[in-house]
Amino acid sequence: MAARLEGAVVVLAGAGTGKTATLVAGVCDRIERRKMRADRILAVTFTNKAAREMRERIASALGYDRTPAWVGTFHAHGCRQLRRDPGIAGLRSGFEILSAEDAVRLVRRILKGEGGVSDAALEDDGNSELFRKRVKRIAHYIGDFKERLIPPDEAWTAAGEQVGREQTDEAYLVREAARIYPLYQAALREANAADYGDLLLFPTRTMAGSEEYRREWAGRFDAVMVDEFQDVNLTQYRWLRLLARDHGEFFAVGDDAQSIYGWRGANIGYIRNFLKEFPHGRMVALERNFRSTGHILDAANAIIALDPHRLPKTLYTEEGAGEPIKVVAYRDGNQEARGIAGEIGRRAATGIPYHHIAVLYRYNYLSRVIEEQLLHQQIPYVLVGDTGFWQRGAVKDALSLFRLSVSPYDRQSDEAFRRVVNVPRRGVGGKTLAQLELAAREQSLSLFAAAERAPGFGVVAGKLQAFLATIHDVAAETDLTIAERIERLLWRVGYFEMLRAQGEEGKDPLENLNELLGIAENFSSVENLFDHAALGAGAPGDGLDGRVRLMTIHGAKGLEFPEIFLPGWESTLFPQTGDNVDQDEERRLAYVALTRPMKRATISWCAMRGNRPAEPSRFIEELPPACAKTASTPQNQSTPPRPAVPMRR
Ligand SMILES: Nc1ncnc2c1ncn2[C@@H]1O[C@H](COP(=O)(O)OP(=O)(O)OP(=O)(O)O)[C@@H](O)[C@H]1O
Repeated sequence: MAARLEGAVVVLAGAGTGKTATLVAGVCDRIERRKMRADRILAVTFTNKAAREMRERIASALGYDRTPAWVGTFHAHGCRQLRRDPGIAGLRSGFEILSAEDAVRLVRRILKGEGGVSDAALEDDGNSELFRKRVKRIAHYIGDFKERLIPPDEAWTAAGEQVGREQTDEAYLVREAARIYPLYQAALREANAADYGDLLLFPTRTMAGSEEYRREWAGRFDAVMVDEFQDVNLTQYRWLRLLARDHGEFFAVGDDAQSIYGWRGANIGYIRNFLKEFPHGRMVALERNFRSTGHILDAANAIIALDPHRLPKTLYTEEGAGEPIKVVAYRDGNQEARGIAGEIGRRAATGIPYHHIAVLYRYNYLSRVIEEQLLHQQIPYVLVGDTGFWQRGAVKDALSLFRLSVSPYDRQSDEAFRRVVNVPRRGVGGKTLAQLELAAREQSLSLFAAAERAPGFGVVAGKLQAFLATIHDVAAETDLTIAERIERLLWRVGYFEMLRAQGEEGKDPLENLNELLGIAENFSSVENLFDHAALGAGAPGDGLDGRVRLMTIHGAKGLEFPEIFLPGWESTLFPQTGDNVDQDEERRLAYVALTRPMKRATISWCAMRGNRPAEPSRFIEELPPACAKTASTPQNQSTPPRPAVPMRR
């Protein structure tokens, strides 16, 4: 059995072959048979959900006392390492972790705030939407440097190697990112904050640069185990190898055919070249799929077979053939959405629970029309992986208030101050804030402290001082639990009142705040709560029953549903076209999509999307005729379909 293999091992686990079970069995085998100590096993996953599932499964097999403490995401492990040695990143203990959104905000502030920085060029004559997009790209490229282990002072050279003298917009943004990166990093240090990239960048660079430091960490573990190996980027790969170098006990599960994160740094080469890098290593394939029926699996196999670089394996199932995949042509996106919602309604009427049904799309924006139709037909749904719970506005506001009350005089709290000082509105606009920023900078104070010392800004002063006093008052109530303190802050600053006044619109945020207070009740350490929030762990709602799931194909990776709808398989959308698009990765994405359904899959495409005509996706044409059936467009819709949009197959 694969789980019992020793040394350097990659288990090439096809879709639905039980990757998690294999990894869990690997951990259990090392503890039970090979007598390794649980706390000396490092197991790494990409998502909190996978880590949670793994912990639970190990615990139910071996008991909680024999469940490794080091089961978690790359981010969580990196965070733990950095919390122990914050100095390696130039940070102090208690540092904050910036979310991706916060990182973008910081980039924007640097660009806007630095006189002489080319924000005018970036802004392109005041086109703020374009500016917003470019700021995001710059933040992305800074993250990209970090994923390639490139520190600020080497970024300029790296950018040169990457884009040379190219004059494209993207090349310009890469160079901007290289130029901003040192300023960005200095700002992070000043705010005693790390972004996600830092969590692994600094530990990895430090281990690479100091044998003593590396030994100290590598010496803690007897085995390094990793999930979704096809998705690791350079930094993650180096980090893993530095930790496993001494004992060579490296156990990875992955599937190169499901590598869909190349665009954010994943390097499929590590799994594909594994046997070159580890000449004494072993690679074994798992090919029995336990998830899908035969037709669905044959279709998925046929699509991926056209990837010439894939590692060889062919999935099979011992289930029956099941229903062929249904391919439906629609006139346009609205009709498609109506068709899907109608069909979901019909299936629900036959007793299929809503949460057994998922709609997976290539791009987020495709969800909008489908949502409208689901709402219209009163079908309950949930957008999965949309704005994560911890990124919702009200949740971030509440945590910012809390952060302020915990450490008002620390510059680390400045971002929190900026976020909530004028929510609800108390007249502190951009001008006042700019004055405070200046005063804070000049006197090396936190914004909170600068505001306390401010001579006053007319009417604003009274309200602002009242706000500051409230923060102090609540902080002084030392007998409150964390949840009580957050709740008290929300009441006292008028936040709840503001939401109530918003009526219908305030309902969702109120619900989110209630959930937050529930979660906060489980925490007694402030730092743990902030880490939990920053690492996006344990958001509520994962287990919601009774709702159709809507998500991107990327978001569906690792998941399975009995019934799946795959809209938007059109020549203009999927595969995505363009010079920089990795067509093999698009193919793998189609493979991921086709390996999610257990029983029934419905693919659809539209002859018009927006105002652009389209044809069926190449992937539809590649489906073997035996496992896909073209269905006529359902007729029972409010707008009748135009006659015969010909299918090309
Ligand atoms: N040995 C087994 N016997 C029966 N069912 C299994 C076995 N292993 C896994 N399964 C079931 O098969 C399905 C797929 O397993 P799992 O989700 O772990 O696959 P996976 O390899 O992670 O797939 P993917 O890579 O596509 O996400 C699940 O429903 C799981 O419960």
